[in-house]
Amino acid sequence: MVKVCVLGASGGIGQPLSLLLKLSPYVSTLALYDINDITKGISKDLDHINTNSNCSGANADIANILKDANIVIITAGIPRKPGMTRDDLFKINAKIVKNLTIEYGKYCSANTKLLIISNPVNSLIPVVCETLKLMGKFNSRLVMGITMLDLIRANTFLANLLNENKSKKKNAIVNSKQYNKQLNNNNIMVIGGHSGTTIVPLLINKTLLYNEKEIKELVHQIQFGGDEIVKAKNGKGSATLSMAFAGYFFTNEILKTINFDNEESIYSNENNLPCYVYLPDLPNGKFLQDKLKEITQNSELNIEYFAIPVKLNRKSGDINSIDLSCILKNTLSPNEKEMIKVACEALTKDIKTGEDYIKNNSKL
Ligand SMILES: NC(=O)c1ccc[n+]([C@@H]2O[C@H](COP(=O)([O-])OP(=O)(O)OC[C@H]3O[C@@H](n4cnc5c(N)ncnc54)[C@H](O)[C@@H]3O)[C@@H](O)[C@H]2O)c1
Ligand SMILES: O=C(O)C[C@H](O)C(=O)O
Repeated sequence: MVKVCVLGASGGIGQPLSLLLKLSPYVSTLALYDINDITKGISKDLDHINTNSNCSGANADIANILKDANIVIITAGIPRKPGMTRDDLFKINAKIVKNLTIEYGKYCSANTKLLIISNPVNSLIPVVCETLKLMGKFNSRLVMGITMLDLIRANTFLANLLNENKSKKKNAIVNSKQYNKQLNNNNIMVIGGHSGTTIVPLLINKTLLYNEKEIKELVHQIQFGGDEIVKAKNGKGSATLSMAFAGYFFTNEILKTINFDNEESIYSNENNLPCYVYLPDLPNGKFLQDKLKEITQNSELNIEYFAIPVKLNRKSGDINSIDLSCILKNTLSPNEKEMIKVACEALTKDIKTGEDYIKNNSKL
């Protein structure tokens, strides 16, 4: 029996995410919460789908929604409009996410995973972690900021570019096959954070692209993919459908680990998935913090949160450890080192914004 809760379920992301979760064979109970009074209707609508899970939902009694949850996903919060940065969402979304985190802390068990989609991820995960620390409920193995959309975009854009080059017979790649868009951590990984230049794409397979200009354009497309959608939606929201897919994909990987007893269900995907996590307590976390000091040549740097692939525990779905192979086994190019430096400078400020918010709003 696996129960998944979506908080913010009636929104642009919440609805398609809930639909995808209703289709997952690993979910037995889907519980939806949103302040919008359509939530009960949305859950009834989903509950008519003849997959083997049950769906319920409400805009009240969050205690009952959260009871016995294995995974809680927060998508509640306002999205961007053109001209806004993700940081402009902080004031409103920090309050929403802090309050929902308090409910999670009150009503969830000591091993319920908490996945945060709401923006700005870079600052809101510190809000969540600091809130849970105040409640005495913090476990860094359970809290994951969802940066999965960056990796989904990276794989899509890289495959598009390689296929385009192949049709133009550009580059040294001699391969008759179309490049497919499936995740492949041996080709590209995205680390750092989730906004603009904190998004750091690393080209792991350095033989795929040789042209520096092309690499720069690809990096820019990945870093500012969100802005492209915000602009195209013209004031009516940001990415919702691709985010719902990314959130579902990530959640489903955790669900597969929880269902590890079912041999067939496990690890169709052997990749370790990135998310934005609190480093100091996690195995390899301190090592990564030191590595970031070395890469940025800044011995004073103290980065406590970073997006990096994690290895999940194959029984509980908790984070087991951080997978550093994309940094250790991959020779970072001078440009990649510079991107990490720029990202760490911005992340330092973003993390402080989240931590300061809880210092100044410590009432639970
Ligand atoms: N992590 C990522 O990669 C990523 C990608 C896309 C969007 N986002 C972020 O996700 C968030 C949601 O985006 P959206 O497009 O779904 O927005 P939306 O406005 O369509 O939906 C947000 C939902 O949250 C609900 N809500 C507000 N306050 C609430 C509360 N206190 N409790 C429960 N529900 C509450 C609203 O009623 C609404 O239904 C935004 O902050 C957006 O920036 C993150
Ligand atoms: O760009 C946004 O504001 C939404 C999201 O973070 C995205 O990357 O699409």
